[in-house]
Amino acid sequence: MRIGVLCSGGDSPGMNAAIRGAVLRGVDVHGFEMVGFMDGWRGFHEGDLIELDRTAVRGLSPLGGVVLGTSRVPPFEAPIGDDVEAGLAPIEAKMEQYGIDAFMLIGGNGTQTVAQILSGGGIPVIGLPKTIDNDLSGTDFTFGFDTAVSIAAEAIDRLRTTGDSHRRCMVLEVMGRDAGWIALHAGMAGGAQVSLIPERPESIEQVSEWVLSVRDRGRSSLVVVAEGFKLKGGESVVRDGLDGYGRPRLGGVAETLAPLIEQHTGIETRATVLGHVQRGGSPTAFDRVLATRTGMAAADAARSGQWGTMAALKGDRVEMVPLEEAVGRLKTVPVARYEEVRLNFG
Ligand SMILES: Nc1ncnc2c1ncn2[C@@H]1O[C@H](COP(=O)(O)OP(=O)(O)O)[C@@H](O)[C@H]1O
Ligand SMILES: O=P(O)(O)OC[C@H]1O[C@](O)(COP(=O)(O)O)[C@@H](O)[C@@H]1O
Ligand SMILES: [Mg+2]
Repeated sequence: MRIGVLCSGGDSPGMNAAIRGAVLRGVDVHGFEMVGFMDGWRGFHEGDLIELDRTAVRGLSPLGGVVLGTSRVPPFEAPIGDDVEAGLAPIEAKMEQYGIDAFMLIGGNGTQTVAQILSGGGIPVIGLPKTIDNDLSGTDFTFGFDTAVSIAAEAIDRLRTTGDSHRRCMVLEVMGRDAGWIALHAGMAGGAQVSLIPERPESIEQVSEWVLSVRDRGRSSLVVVAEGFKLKGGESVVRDGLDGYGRPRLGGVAETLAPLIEQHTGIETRATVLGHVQRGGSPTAFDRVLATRTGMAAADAARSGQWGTMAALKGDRVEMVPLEEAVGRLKTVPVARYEEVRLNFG
């Protein structure tokens, strides 16, 4: 069997380790041939691919980014309509040209949606979940999330010392799209006084009240805000331009929030947007292990013909779950997880 591996969506620390795990198990143990398409679907469309063998994945586990590259280049020329067979014909033709029997798709909710479309059309595919946002259903955690949270928590630690020195309120914006996982976990790890998430709008009056209560007991506030957070009655803050898939880019809410907090509290406030630093650099040991296990499980699933599934973390086990479990709905922060930290805001 010859398997094509490709990555799509934003990069996520651990993608290299996942490729390594899949190749070590797939090529060396199961005797597959494996190839990697460069820059996601771009490489597939343009025939830009490399052979993946033990040498190709040497030393990859600690490496950030992804050696194959990743992109948001669409897989299909046009949205797949009712005639799925016709829509997938160009992909099947290319698979034949490259001698590919199956895919391993490394990506988040968007990528796994594509995996499900391919699988629904009879193309053998296995999903490997990645995203720093941790917003993918069907799995407890995605690799990349732990690294992003660790980086954000370190940023909180550093902002706190400068914030304390100037008696300022520091606002840190983290990523996560429409899910508040990074903000929630980094806020808990760093002891933020307020963590604001997209799932739960708050009013500026409420946020300011928390910041003032922190000042009243002699401390400076650290407010962590997820990029998708909306003030009550407001909209998400978006940047100019669209992403590679034509969606508005989130970001900048900290810069909107900081002057409002300053206005309402009279406390000098500064905004920091952490941005892509969260996705950069070496994965944590946790993410390396999760990613490697994900890759190995995907190769085993290919061996046993479990197509149309995704290698998901369930408790301490990596199990194959149907792609339907992963797509269709975002895994957002449950109300109870937010409420338990909100009790101590301020
Ligand atoms: N419903 C869809 N139909 C076709 N292509 C899709 C669909 N959803 C996502 N994609 C493709 O998959 C890519 C990856 O999805 P995206 O949401 O950007 O990242 P992730 O997989 O990390 O969530 C998109 O940029 C787009 O090219
Ligand atoms: O790299 P870009 O295009 O700026 O994308 C930024 C987005 O990618 C992410 O880092 C990861 O999102 P995906 O996993 O869905 O690709 C989001 O948190 C963020 O909104
Ligand atoms: Mg996503």
